Formats: sequence, structure tokens, C-alpha cells
Amino acid sequence: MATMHAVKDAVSADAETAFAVRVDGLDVTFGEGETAVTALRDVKVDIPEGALVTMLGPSGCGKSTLLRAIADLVPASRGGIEVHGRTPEEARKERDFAFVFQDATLLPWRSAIDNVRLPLEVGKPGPAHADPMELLELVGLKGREKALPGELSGGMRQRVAIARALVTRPRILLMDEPFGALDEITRDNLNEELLRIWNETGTTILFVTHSIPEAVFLGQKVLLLAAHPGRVKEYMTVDLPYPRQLPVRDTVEFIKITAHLRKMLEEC
Ligand SMILES: Nc1ncnc2c1ncn2[C@@H]1O[C@H](COP(=O)(O)OP(=O)(O)OP(=O)(O)O)[C@@H](O)[C@H]1O
Repeated sequence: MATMHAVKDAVSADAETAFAVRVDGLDVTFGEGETAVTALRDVKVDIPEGALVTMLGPSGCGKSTLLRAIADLVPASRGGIEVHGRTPEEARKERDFAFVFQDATLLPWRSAIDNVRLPLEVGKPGPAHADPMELLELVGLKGREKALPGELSGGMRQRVAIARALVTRPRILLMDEPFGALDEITRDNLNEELLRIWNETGTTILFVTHSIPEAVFLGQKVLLLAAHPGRVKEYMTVDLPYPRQLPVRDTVEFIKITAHLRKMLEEC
């Protein structure tokens, strides 16, 4: 896709890059007084339009909080967030982004296709939406549209959740450990699938994971947060060409990057 390649090339050319998300001097504090928890302190990060950025960091460093602040689910205590030049609240109302969680949270009594349709039935209808059937095909579930969630594997349910997130044609996908509960083989498959979906849709993706290899395999950039308080430790570009296939993980370049991140994580 010509557009996607242009976006990918633009990631390193900051002067010309359009940003999907700009976070500037963000603090998020929960509670008050002695019991207050500073989840994020002075976080500054830009997510280029169309980029796939993965986020790593020790438990409690504020990865979910950052995603949730971008999604207007927790308020900023200080600093600002712009989502396509708007506030998170405005972006939420315009359905600019969609969330995918670790648990697919499908309605068990609705078929796969009816789960994908769900966002179109609640809230404000968007100006344009994707065809639920085409989305199920995009995520590799053609022929399973009538299946109930209980008849699908964990990986298939997560595919439905991804299709459901894409149905309103969000420009940004916020993914919080979406494959964390899956077995390794399923996770590997979904990693390759996600790269294909990203390439076909051009959606900006911000993806939280605890897995260093997953972060490096998927990410154009890896955002590493340190803990207590949560802050940016490193924001690095992964210099591995796309399309990426799983064997890239056995290359010297890949192993060097994961070793570097592991060392950085140990210091967090
Ligand atoms: N609603 C809340 N109220 C109070 N404290 C919270 C709330 N949400 C998060 N925190 C605290 O903020 C800090 C960051 O939490 P967060 O869930 O963002 O971390 P994380 O990096 O996503 O963790 P994990 O990798 O374990 O999922 C933690 O200390 C957590 O206890």
C-alpha cells in the first residue's frame, strides 16, 4: 500500500510527520494527600499518524493509565493530550479511537457477526462504518460469523474483538495486552495477522505488552516506561524492515534489540 509506505518512511522524518497522538508533560495522579499515587510523571511522547507503537515497562509503570488517559477514561492531572489535534473527550465523541483489552469481552448470547455489529447499535452512529462481514474476513474468521463466542477458541474470540474495534473505522486502535492470555502459537499467529491488518487498514496502533519479543516484532517504535513514578525511559525506533515474518526473531539484529531492551527494563 503506497500510503502506508509513505507513513512508514515519514516516521523518521520528524519535520514532515503528522501526529495521531501528542502527549506533553502529562502527569496522572490517583487520590490525594498521603495516599496519592503518581501513575505518570511528565510524560512526553508523540505517536506518528499510521504508526505501530508498542509499549513496554515493569508492572505498575503506568502503561494502561497512559492508554486510558488518551482514551479519555482517566483525566490528566497536569499537561495535555491531543488526539488528532483535539482533546481526548472530543476524539472519543468522534469515535476517533477504539480499545481492545486482554479479555475479548464478547456478549456470549450474540454471534460473532452480531458482536462485531454491536458498536454500530450503541452510541452515536459514525459517518461511515466498515462492513462487519468484511471485517470478519479481514481477521480470518470467514465462515464463522454465526458462531457464538462459546464455540470459538480464545484466539478466535480476540479476532472478533479486533473486528468489533475496527467496525467504526477508528483512526487509532488502543490495545492493552490483547494477546497476553493466549498460548504462544496463537499469539505468534495473531502477531503476524495484526501486522497484516495494520498494513491493510493504515490504522495507528498503540499496543501494550509485557513481552519484549512481541514489542520488537510488532513495533515500528517501542516506548519503554520506567516505574515509580511512571515516566518515559526510552522511545526507540525498531530498525527492522516490514513486512516482518516470525523468523526475523532469530536474526542477530532482532536479538540485539531485545537484549538492549531487556537491559533497559532491568534498570527501570
Ligand atoms: N483507578 C486507580 N486508582 C488508584 N490507583 C490506580 C488506578 N489505576 C491505576 N492506579 C495505579 O497507578 C499505577 C499505574 O498502574 P497501571 O495499571 O497503569 O500500570 P501498568 O504499567 O499498566 O501495570 P501492569 O503492567 O501490571 O498492567 C499503579 O501504581 C496502580 O496501582
